[in-house]
Amino acid sequence: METDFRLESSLWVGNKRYRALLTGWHFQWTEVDKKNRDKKTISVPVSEVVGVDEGQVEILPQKSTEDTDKDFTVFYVKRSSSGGLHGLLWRLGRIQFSCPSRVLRDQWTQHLRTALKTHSPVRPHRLLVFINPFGGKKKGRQIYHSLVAPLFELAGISSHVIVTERANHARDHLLKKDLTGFDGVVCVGGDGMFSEILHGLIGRTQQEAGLCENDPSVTLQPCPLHIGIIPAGSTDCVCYATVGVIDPVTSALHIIIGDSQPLDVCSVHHTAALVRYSVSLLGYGFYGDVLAESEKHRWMGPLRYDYAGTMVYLSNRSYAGIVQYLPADPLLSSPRDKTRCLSGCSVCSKSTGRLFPHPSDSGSLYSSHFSQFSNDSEEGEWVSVEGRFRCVSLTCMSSSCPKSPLGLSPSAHLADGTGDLILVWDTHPLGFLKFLYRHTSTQDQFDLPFVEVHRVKAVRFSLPAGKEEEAFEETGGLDEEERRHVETISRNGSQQQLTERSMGQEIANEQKSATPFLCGLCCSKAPAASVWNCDGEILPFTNIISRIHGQLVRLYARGIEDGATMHSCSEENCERA
Ligand SMILES: Nc1ncnc2c1ncn2[C@@H]1O[C@H](COP(=O)(O)OP(=O)(O)OP(=O)(O)O)[C@@H](O)[C@H]1O
Ligand SMILES: CCCCCCCCCCCCC/C=C/[C@@H](O)[C@H](CO)NC(=O)CCCCC
Ligand SMILES: [Ca+2]
Repeated sequence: METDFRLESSLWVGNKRYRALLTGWHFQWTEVDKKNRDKKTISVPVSEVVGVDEGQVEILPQKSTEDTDKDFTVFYVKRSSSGGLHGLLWRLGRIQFSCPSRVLRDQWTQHLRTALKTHSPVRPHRLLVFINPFGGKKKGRQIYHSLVAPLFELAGISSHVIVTERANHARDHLLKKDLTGFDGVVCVGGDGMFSEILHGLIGRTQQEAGLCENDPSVTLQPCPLHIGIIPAGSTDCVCYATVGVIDPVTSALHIIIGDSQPLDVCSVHHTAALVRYSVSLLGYGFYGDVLAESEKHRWMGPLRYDYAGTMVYLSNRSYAGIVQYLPADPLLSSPRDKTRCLSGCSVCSKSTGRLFPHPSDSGSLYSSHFSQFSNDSEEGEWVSVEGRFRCVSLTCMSSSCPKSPLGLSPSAHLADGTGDLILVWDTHPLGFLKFLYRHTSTQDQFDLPFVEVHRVKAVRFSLPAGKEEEAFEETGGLDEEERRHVETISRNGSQQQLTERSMGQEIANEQKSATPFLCGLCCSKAPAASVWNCDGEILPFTNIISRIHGQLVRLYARGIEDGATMHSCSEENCERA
């Protein structure tokens, strides 16, 4: 929608003359030389203008304004390359214009502000911010107050900040407290904090909609509040996979301009109860074992994953299991189509209409009856495979992270309503090493004879008949408290679905005594069952049902911007010569 805005003037920046132009969706300024020839143009979409202020404004070391009556300052998003395979870093650009008169200055500031309101209707005004003071290098508070808060202030965003006092503080707040007036929730921390916000917001939304999260066949209500992630954890996979870089300023700017990235979420159920939600990794076998082993070595910090990965690799395990999956429509996309879900992804955009059809649209992919327990519906046929697996992984997104820049499934989509199921059948140790190693490069990890990948809508996993009890005995079984928990979640609604303690830690401790590592190398008996790693938390159940809920939440992000394909981007920013 082109609007009537058009303002063009000759302005000064320092001692250089510029032609400034505000048209439709863009604000641009072109340096003009003495012979009136155009030199360099910088063009900024109005949606990426952070703010406009009268006078000459500085924000560092703190905000100060020299109130000259013919000047105005524009703050905008300026891009620079992250230098890696991934997205672009965003920085705050600033330009100070001098006008020939105060009247013209006021005309510019008013037009720019009106354009901002018209073109950026989804910008947040009020945010609820949770800071985990113990996440990552324990710099959450410092990161927020020194890098993020000044930007929010500049953009006129008011925020209510809560420094968490315990695990699940943020989740519980979102489940129970008044959230009126907030446009979004921001977490300052890592994947664990994001997961708390995810559980709190999804739970709250379903409570208010009167929906039961325990039933995998229920179509859940998408969350109305956006989630912003300011990365300050030791693992920030969700941020990396949705923004492309792990950088607090970039994330803050995405929040400020109200970017909106829908995200698929996988619900994980055991019998008739919701266990957890996952976005990045639901993994059994290798990834479960790595998490369980790493929990015993938390003192090592992020290095614990490398240590645990090595130990688990050396233990050379595979696990028996039955995997059933409901394939997604192969005509829409494929996990091996070598595409990447980037900012503005057309596969995801097309999915929106399919996932949220007009009520009269009866050909909906997700009707309110998600008939996953039958084979005879429009949902398609379940496929069942049984055997021994090195790992079984389900991811709703690529799950790219610094360790694996293209991720677990490089062609997975953030918001297409499907997940990628990766089955790695038992193989010799070198084969499995090859599979793992390929995650660190651009080599295709699926191009191996013992690897399968399927784009799916739902997955069920169970141990082969007669194996389950044996497995629980070996992993220590469910203790009394866990049994009570299962009973509680079977009986009650959405609020009770989460454990009140760090189940992961306890299960890991149980495993510590029950599971000898390196047993594949030196011992006779390997455990019959692994554990599930659900976005970095260990699940207390082996037999699970999971379902992908398309675009259940929205993040303040826009997917990964590919510097190489962005036509208006150069190394320094979006300047066009
Ligand atoms: N005040 C707090 N005290 C203790 N734990 C907290 C607190 N606030 C949040 N947590 C918990 O800390 C866990 C880890 O936090 P976060 O994800 O921010 O950091 P991280 O360093 O990336 O995590 P990890 O230690 O798992 O690598 C989260 O699961 C969260 O529930
Ligand atoms: C020979 C070289 C081998 C290198 C292998 C690299 C494989 C990397 C794949 C990385 C996949 C990350 C998926 C995301 C998981 C997060 O939700 C979760 C919470 O932060 N992290 C872990 O569970 C942490 C557990 C990470 C397991 C590796
Ligand atoms: Ca997806």
